[in-house]
Amino acid sequence: MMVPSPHSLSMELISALAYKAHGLLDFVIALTLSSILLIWYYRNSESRQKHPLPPGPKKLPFIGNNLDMPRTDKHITFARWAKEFGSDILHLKIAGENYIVLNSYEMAMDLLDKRSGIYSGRPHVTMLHDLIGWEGDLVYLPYGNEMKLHRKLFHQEFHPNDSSLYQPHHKKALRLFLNNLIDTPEEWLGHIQQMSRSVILAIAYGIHALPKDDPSIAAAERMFSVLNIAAIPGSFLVDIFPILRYVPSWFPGASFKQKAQKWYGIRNATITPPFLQVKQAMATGTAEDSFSLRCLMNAQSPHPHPDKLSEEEERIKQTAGTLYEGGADTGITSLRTFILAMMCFPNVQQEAQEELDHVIGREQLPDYDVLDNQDSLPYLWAVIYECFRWQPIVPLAIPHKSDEEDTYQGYYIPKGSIVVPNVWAMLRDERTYGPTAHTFDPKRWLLQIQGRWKLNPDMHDPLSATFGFGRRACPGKHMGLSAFKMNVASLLHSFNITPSPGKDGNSSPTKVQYISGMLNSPAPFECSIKPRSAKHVTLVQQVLLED
Ligand code: HEM
Repeated sequence: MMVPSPHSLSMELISALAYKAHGLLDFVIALTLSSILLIWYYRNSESRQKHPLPPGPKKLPFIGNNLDMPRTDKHITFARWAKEFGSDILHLKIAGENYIVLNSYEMAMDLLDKRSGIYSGRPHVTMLHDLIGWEGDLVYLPYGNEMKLHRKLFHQEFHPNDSSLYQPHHKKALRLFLNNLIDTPEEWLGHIQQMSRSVILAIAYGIHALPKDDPSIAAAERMFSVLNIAAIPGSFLVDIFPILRYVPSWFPGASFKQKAQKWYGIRNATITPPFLQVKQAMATGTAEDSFSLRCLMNAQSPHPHPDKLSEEEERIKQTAGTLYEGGADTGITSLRTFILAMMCFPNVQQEAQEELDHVIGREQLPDYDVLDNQDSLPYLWAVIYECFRWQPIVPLAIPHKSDEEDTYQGYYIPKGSIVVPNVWAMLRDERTYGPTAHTFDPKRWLLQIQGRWKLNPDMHDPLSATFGFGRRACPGKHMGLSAFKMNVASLLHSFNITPSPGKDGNSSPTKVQYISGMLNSPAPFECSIKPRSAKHVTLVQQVLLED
C-alpha cells in the first residue's frame, strides 16, 4: 500500500482549502498550515537517512521532545536516560533542533576532540541572543576566524608557562582573603566572592576593587547572574518555542519578555566603561598592568581618540568582557564545593592537613611552585581531583554545535545538531569509578606504596572533562586550576572547616544539595572556618604586611 508523504498531503490540503476558500484569509491559513507541515517534514527528513538517529525518548509529532526536556538538573536526567536507553549517545528533538547528548568521556573525545573540525560551533539561544541582545562573547561565537582571534588573545595572556599576569593579583587577593577570614569568619562567603571578583577585575582591567560594595563587582555579578540563567538552551520556554518571542510582554505567562526587557544590552553596558577607563588611563600613562592594557599595547590599529574604539580594540574589549563576566564564578563555585566537602568529610581534611604540615610546615604559607609538584603533595592533588569529579562546576560544559552532518557508531548526526557533553555523567560513571562513583573519596586517585601516597598513573585525571573539549576547551584552565589549588592549600594549611554549631551548640548533619544553572552550585549552607592555631594567625597576618 502506498503511504502518502507529508509533502503530497500538504499539497492536497492546500488545494482542498483553496477550493473551499471564501476569501484570502482562508487561503493564507491553508498556506501557513501546509508550510508548517512541510517544514516539519523536511526538518525530520533525517529519518530518511541510511543511518538511524541515536536513541532517545519518544518524539511526539510537531513538538518532538519539547515536553521531556527537564528545566533543572538536566545532567541527572540525561544520565538516567542513558541507562534507560542503554546508550551513551542520545538524540532529542527540541523546537525542531536536534540535540545530541554524550554521556561518556570516550564519545566526547571521539567527536568534540578528534573530530573538532566539525564539532566546534556554538548554538544560538533565542532568549540570550535575540531577546537579551548578548553579543560579542567568545563563549558563544560561532566557530571561525573571529572566535580564533578572541581565543588567541586569551592564550597570549593565560599561557601555562606565563603566569605573570594573574599570579601577582591572585596572591595579593588571597592574602587579604585569609586575613578577612580571621577577622570576620562568619562572612566567609562574602570574602570568597570579594576575592574571586576583585582578582578578575584587577586582571581584566587593572582596577582595584573597594573592600566592600564595589560597583564594578556588583555589575559583574548582575551580568553573570543573567548569563547563568539564560545561557543553557531550553531554560526559557521561548528557547523551545522561538515563535513565543513575538508575544507581547503583557500576555499572561510572558514574564520572560519582561525579564528580557530588563536585561537587554546588559553585557555591553557592563563591559564598556571599565575598558574605556583603561584606554583613557593608557593615554595619560597611568594604566596598571592588566589583560586589557597588554592587549591594547600590542594593538596594530588603535583608534586615535581615547573614547573611541577601532575594530581591533572592540575585539579586545569583548575578550576582556568575557573574562570579567565569567572568570570569577567558576572560582567561587569550586571553592564552595571544596568547603562543603571538607565539612562533610572531616577525615579527608585532617589527612590533607597532615600532608601539608609535613611538606610545607607551619612556618610558611603554601606557594604556587610547591603545589605544582604532584609527587610531594599527592593527597592534596587527590582532593582537588575529587572536588572537580564529585561536583563538576559546569556539568554540561557549554553545548557545541556540529557544522556538518556526520555518522558515529552507526548513528546519523545531522548538521546543526546541538551537542551536549554530559560532564557530570562522565565523572560519575560507575564503569570507571566503580560502585562508589557517587561518593567523595580522594583515595580513588591514589596508590599506597611503602606507607606513602602516590597518584595512581592508571587513573585518568578529571581535568580533561572538567574544562571541556577540543577547540572550545576552556582557555582559562591554567589560571582556574592554579587559583583553586592555592586557595584550597592555603585554607587547609591555616584553617579548620567544620559545620556551624546551631543555637544549642550542636551542629546538625550537613545536607549536600546543589542548584543547577549553567554552573552546578551548592545550595546556601552554613559553616565555621577558624584558624588552626595562634601560630597560624600570626603567619597569615605577617604575610599580609609583606605586600
Ligand atoms: C575551575 C574553573 C573553571 C572551569 C571548571 C571551567 C570550565 C569550562 C568549560 C567546561 C568550558 C566549556 C568548554 C567546551 O565548550 O567544551 C569553558 C569555556 C570557557 N572558559 Fe572556563 N572554566 C573555568 C575557569 C575559567 C576562567 C578562570 C576563565 C577566564 C580566565 C575561563 C574562560 C572560559 C572561556 C572564555 C570559555 C569559552 C571558550 C570558547 O567558547 O571557545 N574559564 N570553561
